[in-house]
Amino acid sequence: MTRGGPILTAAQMRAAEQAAFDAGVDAYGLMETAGAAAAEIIWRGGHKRDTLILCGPGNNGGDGFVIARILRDRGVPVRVAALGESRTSSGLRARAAWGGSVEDMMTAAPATQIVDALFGTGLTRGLDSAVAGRLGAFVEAATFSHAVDLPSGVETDSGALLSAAPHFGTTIALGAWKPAHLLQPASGHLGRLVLADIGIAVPSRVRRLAPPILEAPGPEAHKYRRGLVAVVGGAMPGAAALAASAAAHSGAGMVRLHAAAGLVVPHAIVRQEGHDLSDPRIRALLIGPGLGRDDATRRLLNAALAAAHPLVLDADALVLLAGAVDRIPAGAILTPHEGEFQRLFGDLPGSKIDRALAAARQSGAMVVYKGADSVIAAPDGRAAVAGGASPWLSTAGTGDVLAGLAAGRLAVTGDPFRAACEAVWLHGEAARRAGAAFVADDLLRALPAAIAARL
Ligand SMILES: NC(=O)C1=CN([C@@H]2O[C@H](COP(=O)(O)OP(=O)(O)OC[C@H]3O[C@@H](n4cnc5c(N)ncnc54)[C@H](OP(=O)(O)O)[C@@H]3O)[C@@H](O)[C@H]2O)[C@@H](O)CC1
Ligand SMILES: Nc1ncnc2c1ncn2[C@@H]1O[C@H](COP(=O)(O)OP(=O)(O)O)[C@@H](O)[C@H]1O
Ligand SMILES: [K+]
Repeated sequence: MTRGGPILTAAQMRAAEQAAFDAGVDAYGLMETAGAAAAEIIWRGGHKRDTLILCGPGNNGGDGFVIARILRDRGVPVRVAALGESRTSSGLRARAAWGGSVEDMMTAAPATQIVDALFGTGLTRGLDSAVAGRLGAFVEAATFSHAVDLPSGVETDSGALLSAAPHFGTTIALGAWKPAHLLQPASGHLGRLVLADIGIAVPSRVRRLAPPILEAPGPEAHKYRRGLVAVVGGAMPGAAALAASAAAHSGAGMVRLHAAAGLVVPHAIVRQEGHDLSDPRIRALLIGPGLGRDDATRRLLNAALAAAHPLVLDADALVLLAGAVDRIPAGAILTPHEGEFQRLFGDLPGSKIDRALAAARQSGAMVVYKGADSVIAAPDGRAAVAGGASPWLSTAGTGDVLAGLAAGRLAVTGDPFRAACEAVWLHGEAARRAGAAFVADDLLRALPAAIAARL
């Protein structure tokens, strides 16, 4: 699967398209390129199965006509059903080049293979319920289903469902990822996600999270040089111990857990009573997992903020900072789930990417906005979006593991955005390797192999 790569909104995609036209690219030629790339992917999937291509009135429908013509020329039994007339000049040309009959989508018979080229980035409102229902029935009846660019019914920029959208077998993103390819709920409807190169290269500061390139310690390494992580425990020290274990498995050289005696921690983790955080060798300080929210805890948080070490703030530390975002040190890593994000930043407008970026700008921190789609945003406008993480991660303690990983990678790299990205990727990869019905502790065991895979 292609990983990384720019994520463009509908407007950015249109601007990129326009820039290509201004540079001399032929508009209809671009549609032919897109259609041919999509046809190739569909051909590989369904081969000569009987195929119904649903074409909408815009350029997404135009792509559909190109796909239909190319598959027909390869001997595939293709039928085309449209939703109204084509309204763009390229769409009209593609329809004329198809030259075959065009059925009415509402009365066409189903097929073994269905291609949804009804709407892409131009969708402005939900499909009529009869049309959405018909599309759903076609996909349901088919063995192979492909969405061209996006499933019709999803909003490109937010990933919202503007109308009921079926679950496709494959979605072929044209030219670049769009937010809906990574963001929930849309990304849950895509099936296998494939990017078709159409020769448009546009840089963006918002990108799909790429697998990191990690470095093994060199011969000159020793434990402090590799990075000392301090984890502050609180009311529920088990959570902090889990985070400390994750930090210890993240490539950091040493982990110190500030927690009271009696807690069972792995032998490699140094437990220290009291909360003296003055050690100048600390390269990352994590506070939040299992911290608690009482006055004593507030004092701990104040001490952690005052210690002026590179910081990861998670869980209760975020809750304690609600209404006091200005106290968050610049460059810290914050790891809020939806509830913690809301408490910290309120109801921000826009997509999850927009909200994460606004929160990062507001706080001056790296915001890891967690969930089935996780967005990592930096105050300077960079963002990385991770879709497709294992839903088995929705179990207690996995957030503690992520926070520990972020602290560990921060101690190793000294770069908070990079550390946050590496942590999210390694967390997702450990979950993938852990399989099904795992618990947070199982992620720890999967981490060394996840790291080894990226050296
Ligand atoms: N950009 C690129 O680089 C490239 C883009 N390419 C392709 O172009 C696609 C974007 O094409 P597009 O802009 O023509 O929009 P598209 O999604 O076909 O639909 C717009 C039409 O639908 C209509 N409409 C909207 N909602 C509706 C509704 N609910 N129910 C009914 N009608 C509705 C809307 O009309 P209106 O809103 O004005 O009523 C308008 O007529 C893109 O996804 C990709 O496939 C490639 O060919 C090459 C490279
Ligand atoms: N449905 C899901 N699919 C993929 N990842 C998920 C899902 N639900 C939660 N996660 C991930 O699991 C972790 C849960 O963190 P959090 O909610 O803080 O849990 P806890 O506080 O119990 O440790 C986050 O990294 C989040 O991104
Ligand atoms: K589509």
